[in-house]
Amino acid sequence: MLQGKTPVVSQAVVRRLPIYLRYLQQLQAREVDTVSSQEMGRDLDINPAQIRKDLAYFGEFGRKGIGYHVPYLIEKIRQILKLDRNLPVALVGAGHLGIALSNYSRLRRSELAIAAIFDKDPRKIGLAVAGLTVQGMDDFETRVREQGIRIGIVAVPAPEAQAVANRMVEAGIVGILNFAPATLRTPPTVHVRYSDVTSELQALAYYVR
Ligand SMILES: NC(=O)c1ccc[n+]([C@@H]2O[C@H](COP(=O)([O-])OP(=O)(O)OC[C@H]3O[C@@H](n4cnc5c(N)ncnc54)[C@H](O)[C@@H]3O)[C@@H](O)[C@H]2O)c1
Repeated sequence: MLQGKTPVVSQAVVRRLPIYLRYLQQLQAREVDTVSSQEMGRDLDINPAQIRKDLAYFGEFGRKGIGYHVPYLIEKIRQILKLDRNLPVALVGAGHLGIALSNYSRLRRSELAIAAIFDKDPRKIGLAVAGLTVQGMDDFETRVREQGIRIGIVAVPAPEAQAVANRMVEAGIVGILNFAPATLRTPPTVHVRYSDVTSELQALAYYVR
């Protein structure tokens, strides 16, 4: 099913695939060769039927009574998520968060490594961060296109986030991870994900007695 038409898959399924992948990679590191959906479900706290259904969207990866072959399933999920190729990422905002993200070692070693860092502050432009040089925003669209970047991270203050997202869209970026506490308006072809520590903590506060 991977060849030919791309199946229409819900965002919930797409969001679970990286969770499966990380788990499978942990199993592989422990030299575990096969895993059943029951074991996966128990360890990940996800219904095994849900796991089987999620994976079945993309093909027949498991064998009845045996389960999934860990290296094979890793390869397939990486293909589905398009992690079998390098996907350079542009980061805008070389501030506290942007620099921390750029230095994040797990991200640096991945196929989704930050490949270009931008900031509008002249004091930041030219600085060396995580082996890259912070670039100004003047040629943002050209630089992004030159490097074939399709994914961007917004790490600027909230009032600046929409303007940065607009420029990302203009530059051909189709996936945005937004760390600014602001809702972004983008064309339907552009996918936006949010990371907001404050809102997550506020939601947890609800459960404090
Ligand atoms: N999601 C989270 O968990 C989380 C955690 C901390 C901060 N944040 C958010 O991330 C953002 C950055 O936080 P920070 O602490 O790194 O801020 P910061 O002030 O240290 O850095 C922001 C950087 O963005 C640059 N910038 C501002 N406008 C720009 C523009 N239009 N184009 C390019 N660069 C621009 C600034 O020059 C600065 O270097 C904020 O929106 C903050 O609320 C999110």
